[in-house]
Amino acid sequence: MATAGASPRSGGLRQFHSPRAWFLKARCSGSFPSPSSALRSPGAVAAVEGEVSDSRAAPRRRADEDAMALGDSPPTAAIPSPSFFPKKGQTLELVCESLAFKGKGVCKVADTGFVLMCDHALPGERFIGRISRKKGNYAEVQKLETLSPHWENVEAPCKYSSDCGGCKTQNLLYEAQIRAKEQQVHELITHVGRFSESDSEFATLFRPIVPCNLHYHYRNKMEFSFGSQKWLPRDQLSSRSNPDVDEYALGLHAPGHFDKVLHVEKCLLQSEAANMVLAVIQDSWIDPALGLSPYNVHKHTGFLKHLMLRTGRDCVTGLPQLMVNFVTSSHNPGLLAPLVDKILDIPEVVSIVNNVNTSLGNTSLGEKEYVLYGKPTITETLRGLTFQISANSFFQTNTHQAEVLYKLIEESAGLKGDGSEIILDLFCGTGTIGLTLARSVRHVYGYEIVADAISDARRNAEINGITNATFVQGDLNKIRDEFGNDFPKPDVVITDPNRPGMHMKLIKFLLRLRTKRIIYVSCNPATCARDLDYLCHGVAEQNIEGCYSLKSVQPVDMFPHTPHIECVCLLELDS
Ligand SMILES: C[S@@+](CC[C@H](N)C(=O)[O-])C[C@H]1O[C@@H](n2cnc3c(N)ncnc32)[C@H](O)[C@@H]1O
Repeated sequence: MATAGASPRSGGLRQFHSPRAWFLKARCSGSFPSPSSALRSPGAVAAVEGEVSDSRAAPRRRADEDAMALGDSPPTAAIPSPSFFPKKGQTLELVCESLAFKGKGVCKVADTGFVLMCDHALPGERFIGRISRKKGNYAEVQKLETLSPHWENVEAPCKYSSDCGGCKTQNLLYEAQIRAKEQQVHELITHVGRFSESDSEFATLFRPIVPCNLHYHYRNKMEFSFGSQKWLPRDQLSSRSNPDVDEYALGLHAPGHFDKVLHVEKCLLQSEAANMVLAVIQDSWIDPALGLSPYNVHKHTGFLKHLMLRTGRDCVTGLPQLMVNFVTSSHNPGLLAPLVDKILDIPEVVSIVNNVNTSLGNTSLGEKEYVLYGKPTITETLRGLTFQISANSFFQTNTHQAEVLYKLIEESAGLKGDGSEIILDLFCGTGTIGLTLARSVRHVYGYEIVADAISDARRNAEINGITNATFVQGDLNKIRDEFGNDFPKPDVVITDPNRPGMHMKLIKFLLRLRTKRIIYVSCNPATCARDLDYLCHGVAEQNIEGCYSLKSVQPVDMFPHTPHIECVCLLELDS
């Protein structure tokens, strides 16, 4: 096993030419001139329904997941004439038909089929949009004005929802949100994964999405930024007293602006206790008498970088516990003391820490951590186990729905419960999935790239008296042929990669391994569908056959109002 080195965000190095079912469904009304018939030709339809290909010969890393979902090469079978493409800056009247990745609304140019993606457009909404960016075989549109609202319109309870970029669908009825998510998974599994709807088993293997019962206050961690430039939505720009003077802000980064912060007094996704802390800090930090300044990402001056709020639970009383983490550019506890004094009045606060990050970048990880009050950790319970969470450790962000997710994983694992089985927990993070299953099995082996997460996993095992779990740090994108010699053949593999999905090396390992059962937990249905295709149908370009059958696909909504979708998929070895 190679040791860590690559960024955990880097991933499978394959090119995506994903199909786009919404190409066939979405429509647009409007003023687009001279529609070309290019995409009406059978060849063009074939091009938009392209296939997933392995580009190991020309590997490339993709950060833009919109492009991944849509494919970023122009259609090859019938390349439309340049006049086919809408021009940058062109204004169109559009109707949004469905939602795609990152919650972007999908529209289609009348008669041509050309796809337009628009942030904050929701199904059924008729609006005026301006082409802001062309991206291969689709273009991005900026919404200028809503002409008539979307179907299933509700009033968004949060006043920042249309600006902060987090809750993109807060003004869409929750039932419609989850329907859209379910539809996205369905389309990706059929088109990218190449699982046929006409297959008699398909109807039973595709399960309805599990909704989240908590629609608000479900996030146990929020990270706010201090900024020297307050970002104001277009319609409030005139209210700025002096447009030449920057104003300080504490809130969330305006979408697409690393240097501008939308001032936020309250976030409905975090706990009430966390909102109380945020309110107290908002009331105090701007007071000039305190001498506090936000970090300026351009000039690299200023002290306060981020405010991270984590909510856990006292394992005995079940009452909320709060950790407040100030991320600063230098160590100066005297400057933070007045803020600490004020938030100590909030009884839920049990831990106040200061992470010092002297780098020029804007990350929240500290090079050094100082405890300013109480303990360096808070606790949380999940599936009957206790977890200690430090400022920088990973923990499922929606504890309530993580219970639901882990139960589904346990059910899919179908363990005998007689302590005979071996579990391989790939991308194990702080070991939570493996540890919740450890009591029923002989041994759990967990692999993860982040060294601190591995230390947390080992500590979590100890706290819970679990001795049959081994956690190893390493990069699963760089496994060698010997990977697998360090643990007995697993009966069940759980794989929970981050958004880029699994690297081809890991896919090949799983195809060689021929384990009885794989549970693929995914936060990105596009890469999940691609990997399921490889595991079940093989890698044609490399003459490798698939050896697993897809038994179930279970979408789970972990994050209401956001575009994120989680899935639990069960694969079994072909008999
Ligand atoms: C979606 S999280 C899953 C965490 C864990 N299974 C859980 O439920 O809490 C994905 C994990 O994969 C890790 N990771 C990302 N890239 C990796 C790589 N190349 N090799 C090993 N682990 C990686 C991340 O650090 C992260 O902890």
